[in-house]
Amino acid sequence: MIKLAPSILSADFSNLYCDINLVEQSGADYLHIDVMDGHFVPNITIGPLVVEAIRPKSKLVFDVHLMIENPDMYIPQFVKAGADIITVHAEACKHLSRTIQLIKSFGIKAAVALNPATPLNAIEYVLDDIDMVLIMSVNPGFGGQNFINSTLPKLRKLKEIISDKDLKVDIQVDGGINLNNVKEVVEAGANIIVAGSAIYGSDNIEEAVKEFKRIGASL
Ligand SMILES: O=C(CO)[C@@H](O)[C@H](O)COP(=O)(O)O
Ligand SMILES: [Fe+2]
Repeated sequence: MIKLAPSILSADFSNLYCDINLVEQSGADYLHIDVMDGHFVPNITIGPLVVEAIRPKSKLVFDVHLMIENPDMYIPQFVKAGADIITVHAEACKHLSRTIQLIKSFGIKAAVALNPATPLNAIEYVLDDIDMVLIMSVNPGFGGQNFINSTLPKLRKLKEIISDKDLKVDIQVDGGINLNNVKEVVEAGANIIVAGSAIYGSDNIEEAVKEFKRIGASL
């Protein structure tokens, strides 16, 4: 079953509760929350206080994508704020295995993200320990960028590695996914789709969520 994770990076921040509620009522599975620190990526977004404020307003799985340096310092705060899944970037972790252990010590799911230019072997020795791999299909930092096509062979390869090892690791893809290319992304191996501008930039947010879900269910 394909899961949909709308990214609130493209939501209307002055109307955040309504925008979250809209995707939840339309059938979204996760809420993708992009955390940026202005160091790892050239943008600053949401912190733990916002996550804590929206937590009681939604039953969606809170999927927190940390695009920050030194994530170990902030992981406890995001857990306390209500994260269900925390994703860290392999490129931002000095001791990736230790960071994964830290996330899992709180009893939540741990995931590792790879930038478009980072090879899959960056996660080779932690694959058995994580719940999800996030393959970035744009360079992180902003919504509304174009999908990078070299993501597709990377996804196929990852899917093959996970199947060969008989692991239960989700494959999430993030960046530039829309109703025209989602089929290709799923067919290449993704089972969790992040979409920001294709949902929140659409004229009809509810219909966009439903259409993503319809396409996912048809594959
Ligand atoms: O992590 C990021 C960007 O760094 C994403 O989660 C974006 O929010 C996706 O936005 P679209 O590319 O779908 O507009
Ligand atoms: Fe993201």
